[in-house]
Amino acid sequence: MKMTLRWFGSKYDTVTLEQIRQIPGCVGVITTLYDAKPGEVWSREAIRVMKEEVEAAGLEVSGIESVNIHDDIKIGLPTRDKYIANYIETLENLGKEGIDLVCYNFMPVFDWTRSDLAKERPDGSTVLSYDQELIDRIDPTRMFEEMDANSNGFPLPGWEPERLARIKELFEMYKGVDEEKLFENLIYFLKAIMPTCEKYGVKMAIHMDDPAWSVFGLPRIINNKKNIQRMLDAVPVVNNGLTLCTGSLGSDPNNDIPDIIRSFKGRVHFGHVRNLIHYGPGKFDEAAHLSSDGSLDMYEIMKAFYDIGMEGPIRPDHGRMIWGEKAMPGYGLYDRALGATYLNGIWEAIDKADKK
Ligand SMILES: O=C(O)[C@@H](O)[C@@H](O)[C@H](O)[C@H](O)CO
Ligand SMILES: [Fe+2]
Repeated sequence: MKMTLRWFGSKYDTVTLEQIRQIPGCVGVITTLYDAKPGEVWSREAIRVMKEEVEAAGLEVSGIESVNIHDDIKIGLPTRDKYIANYIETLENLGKEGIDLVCYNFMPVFDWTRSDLAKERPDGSTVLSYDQELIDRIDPTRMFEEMDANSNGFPLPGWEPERLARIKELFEMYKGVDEEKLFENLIYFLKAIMPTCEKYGVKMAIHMDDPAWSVFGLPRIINNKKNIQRMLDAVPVVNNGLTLCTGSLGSDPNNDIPDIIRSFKGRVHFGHVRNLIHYGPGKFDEAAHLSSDGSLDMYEIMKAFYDIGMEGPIRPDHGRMIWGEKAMPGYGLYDRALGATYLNGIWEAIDKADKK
């Protein structure tokens, strides 16, 4: 396991590489070209500049999150082949620069969805939270404005304003795309890119759908053990793997996360580890990473990663906003640093107990 932190680049992040470097045990960042639009080719030059900046700070680029997928690929339009060719070029350029992990998601229209980006918890910290009842009252085409108004002025990952300005049109375009169709389109994409991934040693790691059920009638296909298994079996290549996100899978209490991690040994390339607290069906708050602050057992989760011999990066996922920090919701320094330290502590304890 390699402990890492997500970083959006010096132009966009309130957290600096120097700060990340001082988190004990943190060896790298998971980063991106935050201003690249879905469908664009990432030039080798831009990737190299990003890499050099990270390395100059004494860290490594442990992976990319995300190279986003153009909607035409998810919808399955004839133009998808052009965007897949661009994606392949980006993968080649990443591979040539020695970057071997790409996180992405295959959710229609919205990346993750929340009903509140700054819900106050009893200790005064604020967290992202989800309440299906509140979501049901929101007009999906106004969702972007709702999120944008609450993002502390930061552009939110996966919520590209240009794309979401066309949101009504996007919903129209996804009309014929049910779960089967979306699944087929994912497999079409994966089959097209896998030869390049194998050639350059790039591991693709699909992020779990968040939340793990259909929102606004949009299909969900990466949300439980059965569906994930189906996707891995359809393209049975090691480079076709997972970003095991505990907070996303854990939004549905029926998902047994340690069991899912163990079942997909060898295909889990990246871990997002965070905790949340369930209040009832379709209702949860994000919590501190500590097990007792939420509903997930973080020891059992880290033990499962340990038992599968996890070698890839793990990062604390969304942190709470604490100590007066102003940052992109979920992506401040303080609580994620606490999370990383806590997860490192669990790992050390598991490792020492194992070696006794
Ligand atoms: O919730 C988050 O902030 C992330 O885990 C996702 O946005 C994730 O980066 C994407 O789904 C991966 O493409
Ligand atoms: Fe995640």
